[in-house]
Amino acid sequence: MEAGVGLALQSRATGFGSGRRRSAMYGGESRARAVSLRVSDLVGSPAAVRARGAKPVVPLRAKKSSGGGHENLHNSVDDALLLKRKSEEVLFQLNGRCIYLVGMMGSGKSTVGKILAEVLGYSFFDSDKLVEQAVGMPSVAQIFKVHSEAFFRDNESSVLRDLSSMRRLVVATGGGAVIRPVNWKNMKKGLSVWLDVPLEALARRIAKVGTASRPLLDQPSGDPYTMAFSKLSMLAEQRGDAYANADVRVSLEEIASKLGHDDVSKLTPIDIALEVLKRGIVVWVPHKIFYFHSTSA
Ligand SMILES: Nc1ncnc2c1ncn2[C@@H]1O[C@H](COP(=O)(O)OP(=O)(O)OP(=O)(O)O)[C@@H](O)[C@H]1O
Ligand SMILES: O=C(O)C1=C[C@@H](O)[C@@H](O)[C@H](O)C1
Repeated sequence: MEAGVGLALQSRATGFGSGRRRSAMYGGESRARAVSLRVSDLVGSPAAVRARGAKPVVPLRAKKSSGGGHENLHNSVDDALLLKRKSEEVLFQLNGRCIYLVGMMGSGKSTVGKILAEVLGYSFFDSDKLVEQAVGMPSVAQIFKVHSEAFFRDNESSVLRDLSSMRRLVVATGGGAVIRPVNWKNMKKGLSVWLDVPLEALARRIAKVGTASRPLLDQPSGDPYTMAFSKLSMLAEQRGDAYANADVRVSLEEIASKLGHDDVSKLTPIDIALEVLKRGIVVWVPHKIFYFHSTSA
């Protein structure tokens, strides 16, 4: 039986991070190896946000006309209703299949993913958090430091493989998940969506929250914006078209221009979630219907 499939049947008692499991992964092992997720590991874990019945992750308020520093988090009731209506259309098309959000660090995969999960009645998972739990370490940064990037990537692939056998999930993938073809093989079982955000906006967001949790961007010194921008540019170059493998590209520049904004920072996470749903309906469905029919024969 596939590891992921067996999960739902296992008791919650054998939680993630149990001492036994951790020692099996670490204790005395000379060679680091990837571990498998079980559903029982996920249910109720902090990495999982049960969408149904959860508190709204983004406040829905009347749109402000101007001023304030946080108006970009507010959306109108109309937007909320539109989000709900579009999510119903997508739900029908998805038929339980998962959504995978890909994009560079800071592109909003978690923020937008939680909104999508909430409106779709899906569960939200952050694959970075699941790797931390699988490995039994508190942060990706520490996994990179104690083990290596390759060890992290092996576990990331293993997490994505396990998630791909489940249904009704929105997954915020790690920024580098796109570099391994095997991850695409698994993500292509659902709808993959690339949040394409200009590097300047990414660097601004990351500089604001700091780089400590993002080992590939962490720098001991220098101006945080400049350092983040230069590292992100390098990664974007290395990754080339890897993100473009996604079924759907959601470009913040395009949304901003459609909505008449001169800057992507004016977009709310709800604007972006709405675009994901709209494009998910239009772009993905005909292709996937063909894909699923042709591979299920
Ligand atoms: N539309 C938005 N406008 C402004 N800030 C945003 C927006 N979306 C996300 N952010 C902020 O950007 C930062 C990164 O967002 P988030 O954690 O959702 O990205 P991510 O793609 O999941 O990142 P990572 O892959 O590095 O974990 C957070 O501080 C978040 O609050
Ligand atoms: O872009 C990347 O390579 C990464 C992104 C983060 O989400 C983490 O997965 C990790 O820090 C690596």
